Amino acid sequence: MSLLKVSNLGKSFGGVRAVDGITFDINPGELLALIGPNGAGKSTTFNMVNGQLRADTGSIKLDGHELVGQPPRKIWALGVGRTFQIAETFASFTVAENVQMALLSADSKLLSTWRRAADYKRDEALALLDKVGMVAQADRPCSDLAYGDVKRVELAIAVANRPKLLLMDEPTAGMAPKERNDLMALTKQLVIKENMAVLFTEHSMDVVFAYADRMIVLARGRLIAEGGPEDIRNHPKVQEVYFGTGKTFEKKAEAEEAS
Ligand SMILES: Nc1ncnc2c1ncn2[C@@H]1O[C@H](COP(=O)(O)OP(=O)(O)OP(=O)(O)O)[C@@H](O)[C@H]1O
Repeated sequence: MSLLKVSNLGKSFGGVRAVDGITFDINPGELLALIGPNGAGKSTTFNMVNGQLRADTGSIKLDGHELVGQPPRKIWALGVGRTFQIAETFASFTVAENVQMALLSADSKLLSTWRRAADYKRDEALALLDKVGMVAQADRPCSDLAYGDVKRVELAIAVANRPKLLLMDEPTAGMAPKERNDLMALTKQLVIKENMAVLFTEHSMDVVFAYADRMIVLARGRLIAEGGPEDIRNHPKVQEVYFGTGKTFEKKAEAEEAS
């Protein structure tokens, strides 16, 4: 059975139909990419799933629970997680402490208990860091880490709440090709091991074609195509909407960029 079922989802801003009645689903263990040219409706869709925006029409069901109309905190508690950038304030804390704070929050403990957070579930935090290959750096401040390593810690923080569905908005933005591939390979491993699902938006087509199990393509708020990498690569409507945008759908592009 699908984990997430989105049906006839719609949202307008004034006269603009930002999302125009889209329907799709996601299965556990699946990495689904949401792509489309600028202004296609990707962020709007994302923000309806996490509750930051309320849908005008349609339904979003997670494991049978209706998410439309629920506040973001409730949606998070039901199992929709998202990656956040580590805020500057937390950069001076160690890698382990940042994950411990996420565990505190997942257990609905108040941040006022932070005095005790340094001891809170340290073993669990280290186990999470082990999953993302960062346990050896557990006691370094986040501010000392390389950018790619910060992204790994952000992934551990997102997984601390044991999400059923993880939303990742442009996870590899600003990263070099090698770091991008490492992060997405790690994400894919986690998806399989934890049996969660990931919905991600991404402008980098090499990442999408290398790592998404399936993709959905939006253009002007409508879902114009859905399928595996080969279906999408050869889809005439997809080629049409991307024509002239400089995006490449060639298989060799990703190999060249990674080398
Ligand atoms: N808060 C808003 N108020 C008015 N219009 C909005 C708002 N948010 C989005 N839009 C409009 O809705 C449409 C879809 O925008 P959205 O940001 O969802 O697209 P996107 O696919 O995420 O684009 P990009 O890749 O450029 O981030 C666009 O026409 C945009 O101008």
